Amino acid sequence: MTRDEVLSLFREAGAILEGHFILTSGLRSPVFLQKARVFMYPDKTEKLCKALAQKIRASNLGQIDYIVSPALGGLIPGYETARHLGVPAMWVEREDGEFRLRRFELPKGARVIVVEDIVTTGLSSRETVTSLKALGAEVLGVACLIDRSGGEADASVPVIALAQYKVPAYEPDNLPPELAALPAVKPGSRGLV
Ligand SMILES: O=P(O)(O)OC[C@H]1O[C@H](OP(=O)(O)OP(=O)(O)O)[C@H](O)[C@@H]1O
Ligand SMILES: O=C(O)c1cc(=O)[nH]c(=O)[nH]1
Ligand SMILES: [Mg+2]
Repeated sequence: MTRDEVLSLFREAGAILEGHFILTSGLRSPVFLQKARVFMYPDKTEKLCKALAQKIRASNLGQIDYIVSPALGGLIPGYETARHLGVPAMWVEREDGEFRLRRFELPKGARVIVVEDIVTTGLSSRETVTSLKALGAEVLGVACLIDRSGGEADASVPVIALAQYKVPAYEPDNLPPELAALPAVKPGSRGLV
């Protein structure tokens, strides 16, 4: 699947929002990819995650035992990508602000791919990788549908992105005036759970 095909699916779903957004990293951006509007559609989600599964397989990372995703955004693409890889899917969720594998047992040495929806700075991916390594997992990489960083995000392990889509993001004290003029909204779940 090409980058344009991925972005067309997001566009068709009305998932590319414009305004003033507070990202999970604290950065501000005039564009927000509201992935939930894509994941409403099982056919679109299947196309994207089938292609992501193929890209993961083509990366030759060896045996994959589990997919693990960070809640909330990673849940649906994690499950659907795992379905195409033929492996089980688990998730980490926040407890006292930290990602934890609250509902599952992960065998020590399990070979894991983290599936994210969107990567911006890689912060959420790194937090997920850290929580899994602390349980003794071998984390082979992070796979995501869209990497907004242009390949610069640091996930602490290799990142496999179905599409790159470089979008500006600014420190809150260094906003362009046209962005500062708009009311800021925070669509993600960090800080809520
Ligand atoms: O690479 P990063 O800078 O960490 O940004 C990307 C993260 O931001 C979003 O999650 P968010 O915490 O907004 O909550 P959500 O998963 O509930 O949407 C998205 O799902 C990624 O997990
Ligand atoms: O960086 C983020 O928090 C983020 C950006 C984006 O476009 N979509 C999203 O769900 N989160
Ligand atoms: Mg998330």
